[in-house]
Amino acid sequence: MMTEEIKIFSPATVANVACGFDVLGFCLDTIGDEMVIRKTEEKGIKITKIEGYDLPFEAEKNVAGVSALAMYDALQPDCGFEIEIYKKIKPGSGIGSSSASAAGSVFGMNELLGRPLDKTKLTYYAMKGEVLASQCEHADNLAPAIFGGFTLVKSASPLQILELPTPSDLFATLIHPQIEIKTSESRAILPKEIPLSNAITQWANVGSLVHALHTSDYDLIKDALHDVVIEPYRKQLIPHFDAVKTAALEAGALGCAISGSGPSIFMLSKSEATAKEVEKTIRNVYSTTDILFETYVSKINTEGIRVI
Ligand SMILES: Nc1ncnc2c1ncn2[C@@H]1O[C@H](COP(=O)(O)OP(=O)(O)OP(=O)(O)O)[C@@H](O)[C@H]1O
Ligand SMILES: N[C@@H](CCO)C(=O)O
Repeated sequence: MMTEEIKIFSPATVANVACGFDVLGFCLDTIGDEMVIRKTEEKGIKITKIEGYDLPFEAEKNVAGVSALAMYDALQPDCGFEIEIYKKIKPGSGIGSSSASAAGSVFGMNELLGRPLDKTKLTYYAMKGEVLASQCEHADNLAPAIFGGFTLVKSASPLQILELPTPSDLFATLIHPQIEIKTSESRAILPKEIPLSNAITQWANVGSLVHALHTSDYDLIKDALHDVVIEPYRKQLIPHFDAVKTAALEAGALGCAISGSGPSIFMLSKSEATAKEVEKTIRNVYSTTDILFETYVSKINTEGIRVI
């Protein structure tokens, strides 16, 4: 019996980054799932353990299993794999819970097989799992989970991912109200068409943010972190969104927007001290309500998913 196994940390991620719906994302450091991937003599993919949240064990119904099966069918290795999921990221959180699982299984299998695939190919197979959760193929959580740092999905088909630089003083603050918003549902409320004037503002912001990351221009990051296309629709799903945003900006955050499809809200700040001050302020907003919530401060994880 083979006993090869590895344990990995599969990070939470922030998709969209305000202006870059479905294309921009960044990787978090202090929040993520753990997974164990094990080679077996018996062929096929089995999910043998799930802790933390109630998720399906059938490989075809769990994003970790679906992405693993897609990669397995393509590579046809002469072994099988068992997957254990220690889920810390609540499903439907807006910080890439499904992506962490989809990325984790393919990353772990690739390590155990001697790394036959590059990161873009891993993202490609992980996308097959992500479809199960959100009912569409997008890689804006998967790319930062697998590559680390900030990423831009230049094209989903054929898949092309650009790695963007991470200014060293940038820190993220997050608030996660403990309500569930399914990605599929928060996509369904979006308009199919947008006014040209909003499109112009939005693509100017995406270009500016990418330039600002390359030049570590924090003032330009602040100018670019706006979302005139998606936020007006989705913020209605998130209690006290406007109050959190106002408080975060007053406390010194460079910007504040919905993380992925919500309900989590993220802020970026220049320095860990400011990010912590922002955390204190937004906790005050939610403390006056009866909604349970968690907050986090994290540096940007430039390594991405890793063996632990
Ligand atoms: N391994 C898994 N981890 C998380 N969710 C899973 C998993 N397998 C299946 N799912 C299903 O996927 C859905 C959650 O995915 P969804 O994309 O809505 O949330 P999310 O990943 O937290 O959000 P976002 O992509 O906006 O950050 C739930 O219905 C959940 O049951
Ligand atoms: N870009 C996606 C991320 C959520 O998975 C969305 O906002 O719907």
